[in-house]
Amino acid sequence: MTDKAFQDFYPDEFAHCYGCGRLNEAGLQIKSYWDGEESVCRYTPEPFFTGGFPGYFYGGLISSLIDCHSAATASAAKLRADGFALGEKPLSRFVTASLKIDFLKPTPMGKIIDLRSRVLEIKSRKIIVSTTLSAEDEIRAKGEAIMVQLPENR
Ligand SMILES: CCCCCCCCCCCC(=O)SCCNC(=O)CCNC(=O)[C@H](O)C(C)(C)COP(=O)(O)OP(=O)(O)OC[C@H]1O[C@@H](n2cnc3c(N)ncnc32)[C@H](O)[C@@H]1OP(=O)(O)O
Repeated sequence: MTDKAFQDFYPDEFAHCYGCGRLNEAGLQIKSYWDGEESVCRYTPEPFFTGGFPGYFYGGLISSLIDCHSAATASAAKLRADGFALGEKPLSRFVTASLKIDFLKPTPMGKIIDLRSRVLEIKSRKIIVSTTLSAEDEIRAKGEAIMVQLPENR
């Protein structure tokens, strides 16, 4: 067992992403964890991430959170499917081939954002991840991401 996040196990060369890289000091540095079959990530928007009108969260950042949490979930799911626990070997890096976002309701600022992902399919290097983004116990956005594992030699 570990209380470290998925992103803490990215190899250094893959740890500079604006959304999820632990080595990017100006980045969001999101953290994702298993909660049974789901993965979870909690994040509170900085006040300057305002969207189209005051009091609501910027949709581009909503997409980024879903994207990066999905990528981390794919990496952790691949490790688990291969029979390893977090920390037993470095995570493989998955990149986004496709990302579809549905914005269902406005997302308020100043509230904890709760992201939850499930793996829909694992097929060789491709993993499909479904994610909900909630605030104040209501789903505000949904995403479906197709993540592809980078070949080891890239
Ligand atoms: C050391 C430093 C390294 C550095 C490398 C760093 C790369 C940039 C990473 C930046 C991190 C991000 O910001 S990620 C967000 C931005 N994303 C990117 O920049 C990724 C750019 N795209 C790519 O590099 C490439 O297109 C890949 C790796 C995603 C896929 O190319 P590939 O490796 O040739 O894979 P390919 O065989 O074509 O596809 C594998 C499976 O995925 C499916 N697939 C592929 N693309 C799609 C798609 N758009 N929509 C649906 N499905 C797709 C295929 O049908 C296939 O499924 P099946 O037939 O098997 O069922």
